Amino acid sequence: MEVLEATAGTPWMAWGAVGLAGVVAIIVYYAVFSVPAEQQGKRAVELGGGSLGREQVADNYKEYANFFEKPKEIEKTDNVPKLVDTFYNLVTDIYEWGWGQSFHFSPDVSGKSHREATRLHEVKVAELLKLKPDMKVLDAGCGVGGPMRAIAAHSGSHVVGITINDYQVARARSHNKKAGLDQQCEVVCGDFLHMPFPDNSFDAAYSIEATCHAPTLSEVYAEIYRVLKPGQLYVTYEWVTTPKYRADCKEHVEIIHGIEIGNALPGLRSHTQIEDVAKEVGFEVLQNLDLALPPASPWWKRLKMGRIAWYRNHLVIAFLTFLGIAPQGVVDVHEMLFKTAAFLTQGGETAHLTPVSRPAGVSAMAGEAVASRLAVDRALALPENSCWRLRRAIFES
Ligand SMILES: C=C(CC[C@@H](C)[C@H]1CC[C@H]2C3=CC[C@H]4[C@H](C)[C@@H](O)CC[C@]4(C)[C@H]3CC[C@]12C)C(C)C
Ligand SMILES: C[S@@+](CC[C@H](N)C(=O)[O-])C[C@H]1O[C@@H](n2cnc3c(N)ncnc32)[C@H](O)[C@@H]1O
Repeated sequence: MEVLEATAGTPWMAWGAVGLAGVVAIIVYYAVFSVPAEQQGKRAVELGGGSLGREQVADNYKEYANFFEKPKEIEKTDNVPKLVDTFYNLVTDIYEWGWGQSFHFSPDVSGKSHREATRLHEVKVAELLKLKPDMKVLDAGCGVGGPMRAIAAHSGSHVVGITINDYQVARARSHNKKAGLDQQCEVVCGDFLHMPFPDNSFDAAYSIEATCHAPTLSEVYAEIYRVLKPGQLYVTYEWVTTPKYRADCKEHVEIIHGIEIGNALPGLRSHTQIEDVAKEVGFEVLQNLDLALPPASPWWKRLKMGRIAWYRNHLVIAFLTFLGIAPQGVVDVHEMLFKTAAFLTQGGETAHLTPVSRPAGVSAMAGEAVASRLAVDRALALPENSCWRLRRAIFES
């Protein structure tokens, strides 16, 4: 009797095992080979080290991490562009794979996908700059060009992007071509602290979550000011700490430090510093908005929702490294990003739990401009995701 039952069960067990193996194979295939529509970027099997050779990834990661072990290194401003270049060799593929072609945050928009919310955030720049088809626009720190393509397509303007990382230049050019926007979008490899463009050569300029990498903000703002025509507009999305950040609070310092390490930041600035520097180099501040303030949904929501996917990604990368498909060192880079995602979420959530906002203050500025400071003060906010609209002064010295 027992023998009969065992033999009768065997085919079912065999079919079950085959079914299970099939499901596992589909999951592995999906995780390793497919490109989610959201991202339209890299596949896991293509993850590499940017312009670095496979064998250089692990050493470059160690070098990168060492910078933050020795605080004096990061303070040497000359070292920073090289550090940022190394960082983007290490993370560009992972960003494209796990986030898409736009390397920035945006407020979550109810009823819209991440991709749509990202586009809205980018198109907002075109609108703030009042872009028109005949205008030449600078994108300072353009990444692989997600924002550039959205802005060029929306406005019809000609966008010139600059990035310090030559791997990103190649990726951006290839994406531009595929999107049929290579006539409208140009990409240059260079340092935004010393741009290879003549004075007064752009009708508008923007930077999206990029100038936070500059060792000194005044240098990059002054350089953007130099290449912008007098009276023209510059919009920047900045990462800054809010008024509630306390340098004497251990928890705050740890969060900010975690954010700096995982994002190649030479030191986050406060929102007041940004305004002071902008004015110092000659801009009139037209508008300053904290884009994380309610009713906007939190910018870190996407990071938080993605947590399970990031764990899955970690397993996929570990598996591919074990097989020798992904270079050694990619696992460490991914782990660093994983940790920074936690710090970013923590910073955002702390602020979210105790929201207090101050009403808008409006003050008259020199010349014809009126600076409207719209509610910049949130409760605990670390960091703030803000938008600044600046105008190059019309009066030259
Ligand atoms: C402006 C900057 C970059 C902002 C964001 C685009 C990136 C900040 C943190 C990044 C990520 C964190 C977790 C990664 C995850 C573990 C991985 O599996 C998939 C990619 C991540 C989601 C990655 C994507 C980009 C970020 C959100 C800085 C540099 C000034
Ligand atoms: C977080 S990414 C943002 C990219 C792009 N703005 C976007 O939103 O997709 C920051 C960008 O700034 C660029 N960057 C940082 N420091 C730079 C420098 N000194 N010169 C030129 N580009 C720089 C990086 O190479 C990267 O492309």
